[in-house]
Amino acid sequence: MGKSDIVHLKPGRIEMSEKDRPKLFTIGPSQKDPDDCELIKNQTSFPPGMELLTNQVAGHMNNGKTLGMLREDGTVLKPITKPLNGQTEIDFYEELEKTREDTLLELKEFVPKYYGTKTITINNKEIKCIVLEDLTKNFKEPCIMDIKIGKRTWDPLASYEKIISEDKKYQDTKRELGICIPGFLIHKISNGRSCRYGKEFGKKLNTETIKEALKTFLNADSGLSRELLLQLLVDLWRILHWARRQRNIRLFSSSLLLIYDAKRLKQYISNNNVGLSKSSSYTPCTNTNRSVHLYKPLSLMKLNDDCPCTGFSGQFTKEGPILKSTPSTKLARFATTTTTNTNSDHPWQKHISKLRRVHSFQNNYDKDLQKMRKDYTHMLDDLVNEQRNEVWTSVKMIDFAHVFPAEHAEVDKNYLEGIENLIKILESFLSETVNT
Ligand SMILES: Nc1ncnc2c1ncn2[C@@H]1O[C@H](COP(=O)(O)OP(=O)(O)OP(=O)(O)O)[C@@H](O)[C@H]1O
Ligand SMILES: O=P(O)(O)O[C@@H]1[C@@H](O)[C@H](OP(=O)(O)O)[C@@H](OP(=O)(O)O)[C@@H](O)[C@H]1OP(=O)(O)O
Repeated sequence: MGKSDIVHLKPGRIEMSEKDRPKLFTIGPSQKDPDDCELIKNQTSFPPGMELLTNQVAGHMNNGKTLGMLREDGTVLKPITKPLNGQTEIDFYEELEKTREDTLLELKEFVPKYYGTKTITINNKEIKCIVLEDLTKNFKEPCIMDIKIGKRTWDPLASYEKIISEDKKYQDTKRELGICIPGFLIHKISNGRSCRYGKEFGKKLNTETIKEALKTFLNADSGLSRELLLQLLVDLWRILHWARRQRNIRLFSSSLLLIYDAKRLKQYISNNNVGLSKSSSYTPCTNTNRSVHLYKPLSLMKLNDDCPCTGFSGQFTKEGPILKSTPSTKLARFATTTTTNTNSDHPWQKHISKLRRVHSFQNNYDKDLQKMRKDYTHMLDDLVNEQRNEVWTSVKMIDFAHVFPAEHAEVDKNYLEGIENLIKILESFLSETVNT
């Protein structure tokens, strides 16, 4: 039995057998617990065609103790390090394969494609892996950020020690915003270098510096790109829309993986001054001092019941998402003002049509955002006219090792709050691009 599968209600050990563990889906036979396995040797020889996923940004890494993610032929292999967590994740993906429930069917769109499991032999050790679509495979210079969602990152079976250790980590951003950044990787457009930011960096962020970290990820020192922000927001709004309605599951310690292609952003910057503007408030991400306050276990704090409002209303119409409306600031729909789509099956065109729909909203944004509407019209027209042949961003939900059934068919407020706050930050960046 792995560490995290032991329930401690208070210091002292209460062990729980697999059959007692409340499960979302049936859990199959468990593997040998690799916690006591000998270290993965440094000179690992991988099966032919398999290599380490060098652009992995967070999670269990290849560090001599655990193996880390592997890559093979357009897929990634996620080694199972803790049997029950691994089985929970397998069961989650298997359930999605066979579900007929509407919100679970919809969820399939937001997660990597699942290709079953595979047992590989490394250094004479058999390791069971989950095989998933490699979300980075179509990107030339992928910038990747892992954003963990939720104030609470421990599941209902977590030990007392696990609760304390999870609650202490990334305290400022998790408690205030319900998000944290365990890692990201960027290809810096301004100097051509690649930079990695790991857990230690993420753990020092606070509510202000996390915004700078997000801007660093967005290559904002070369100009905050409205196109990039919009593409990411379109996917985030759709996930938010799902999270506001789904009442099947609770996601603990699950992440969003944001990816975009720095190469395409570079091209966009050099080809197109429209839609790109320097962020007036951007400062390089150097200040990571956290604000000091007394440690108080989150379990004793009340999760914020107030819904932090993004501009998105949570409703979709045939034309797309509707933003919050007030009578005085309703915007006319302008879906019909964009150029005719010539190839609706094309991935880029699909994305564009999503963008168009997003902009056929009524909203309650202030004057700045009303002005933005005009800018977007031009930008979206440009994008459609350019007939781009691929989308260069992706937002997917990953890491379902701690998924649990919803309680009393309630919305997962913990997840919802995190994603709403992330969206609010990115929406605020969008408005920073308006007047510059
Ligand atoms: N489908 C995927 N395609 C590409 N990269 C992926 C994919 N899934 C995961 N990754 C990479 O691997 C990292 C870790 O993934 P994941 O969170 O699933 O692992 P984990 O070991 O369970 O993490 P944790 O330690 O937080 O539980 C991600 O941050 C990302 O860089
Ligand atoms: O302690 P860290 O370095 O912050 O990372 C933890 C850690 O990888 C932990 O695994 P384990 O030490 O309990 O085996 C992960 O727990 P789960 O496997 O149960 O999800 C945590 O998710 C990691 O935390 P994070 O990635 O947020 O830093």
